[in-house]
Amino acid sequence: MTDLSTFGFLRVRRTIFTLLTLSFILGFFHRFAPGAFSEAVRGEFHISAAALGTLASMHFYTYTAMQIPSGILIDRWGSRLNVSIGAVIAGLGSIVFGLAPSFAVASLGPFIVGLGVSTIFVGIMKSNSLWFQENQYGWISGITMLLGNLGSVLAAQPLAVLLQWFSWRSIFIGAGILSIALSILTNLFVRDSPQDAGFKPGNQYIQTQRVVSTKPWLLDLKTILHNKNIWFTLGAGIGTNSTFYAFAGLWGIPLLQDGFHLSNNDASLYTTLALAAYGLASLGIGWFSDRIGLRKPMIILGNLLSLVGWVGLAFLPWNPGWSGWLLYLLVGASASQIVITFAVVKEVVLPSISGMALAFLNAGIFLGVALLQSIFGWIMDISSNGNVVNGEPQYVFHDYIGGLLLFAAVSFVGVISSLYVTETHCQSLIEEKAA
Ligand SMILES: NCCCC[C@H](N)C(=O)NCC(=O)O
Repeated sequence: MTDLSTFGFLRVRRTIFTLLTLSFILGFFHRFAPGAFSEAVRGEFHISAAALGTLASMHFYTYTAMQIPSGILIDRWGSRLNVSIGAVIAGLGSIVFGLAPSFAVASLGPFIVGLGVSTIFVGIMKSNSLWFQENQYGWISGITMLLGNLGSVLAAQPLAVLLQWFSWRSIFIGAGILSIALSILTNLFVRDSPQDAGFKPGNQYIQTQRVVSTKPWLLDLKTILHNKNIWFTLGAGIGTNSTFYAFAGLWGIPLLQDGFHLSNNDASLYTTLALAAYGLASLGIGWFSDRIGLRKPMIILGNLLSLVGWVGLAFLPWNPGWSGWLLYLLVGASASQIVITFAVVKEVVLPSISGMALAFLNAGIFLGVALLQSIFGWIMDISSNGNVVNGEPQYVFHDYIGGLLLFAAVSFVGVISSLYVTETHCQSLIEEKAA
C-alpha cells in the first residue's frame, strides 16, 4: 500500500529518480567501456584501432537513430515500460559482447546496447517533467546531466582498476546482468506519474498530469518540426554543446599534443577537467535559472561564452598552463547551457509530446557532434596540405585554427538563434487537459 503523505511522495519520487539515474549512469558505462578496454579487446580479436573505432561507433548510430522513435514510445507508453525494456536489451547486448567468439559477433554488442540505452535519457527527462515541479525542472535536469556526465569522467579510472581483477569479458557480462537487474527494479518501482502511483493532484508537489496524445504520431512530429522555438533552441544547443562534445571527444587532446607536444596523459587532463566543469556548471545553471525564473538569458550567455572560448582558442596567444586551462574550462562550462535548452524545449510543446521534443533536441545535438568532428578533420587535412611522414599525417597548431573558427562560427549562429528563443519563465507555455 502506497504511503500517500508528503513524506511518502518524496520517497517514491526519490526511488524513481535513483533507479532511472542508475540506468543512465550504466548507459554511460556501456558507451565508453569499449574505449576504456581498447587494448584488451583489440588484443583478443586482433583488430586495428580503426576497426575498434567502428565497433564502438555502432552504439552511437543506433542510439541517435532511435532517439525520436524512443521519444514517441515514451510519450505513448511511459518511461517505466520503455526504460525497463531498453535496459534488458542493453543488458543482453553487453552479454553478447562479453561472450562474443568473433569480432563480427562482438560488433553486434554495441549495436544492441545502443538500441537499448536509447530510451533511458528521454525516459528520465520525461519522468522528471511529471514528478518535479515546473520551477524545479532546470535544477533536476542539471543534476541528471551532472550524474550522467560525471559518471563518464569518473568511469575511466575505476574501469582500468577493474581490469586488474577481472577479464574484460566478465566485466561486460557483469554489466549486462546489472542492467537486467535494474530493468526488473524499474518495472517494479518506477511509476510514470504521481497519479499512476496513487497520488492525487491538489498538493503543492503535483502540478502536472500525464497526458497521452490521441493524434497519430506523425502529426505530433509535424507539430514539433513546425515549432520555431524548437529550431532556435537546437541552433543554440549545437552552438555550445555539439561543438564542445566534438572537441572533448576527439580534437581537444590532439590539439595539445600536436600544438604543444604534451603527453597523452597531460593533454587528456584538460578535456577531463573541461568535462567536469561541464557537469558542475550544469547543476549551477539549472538551479540559477529556476531561481530567477528565466531561461533565455542563460541560453544567450552560454552561446556568448562559447563563442569567446572558440575565438580565444583560435587567436589568443595561449599556452598549456593557466591560459589553456581557462579556455578549456570556458568551453566546457558554456556547454552546460544544454540543460536550459532541454527545459525550454519541454516548455514550448504540449506536455503529451514533450518526450518526442526532448528526443528531437538530443538527436540533433548528437548529429551535430558527428558532423562537426568530421568537418574539423577535413579542415585540418586541407590546412596541413598532405604533410605525411612515414605514412602518418603531421599536424601543427596552425592546422587546428580552421576547425576552431568553424566552432566559433557555429557558436555565433547559436548566439543569433538564442536571441529568438521565447522566454518561458520556467513554465509550460501550453496547457493540456488530461483526457
Ligand atoms: N555525444 C554526446 C552528445 C550529448 C548530448 C546531450 N548533452 C546529452 O548529454 N545527452 C544525454 C544522452 O546520453 O543522450
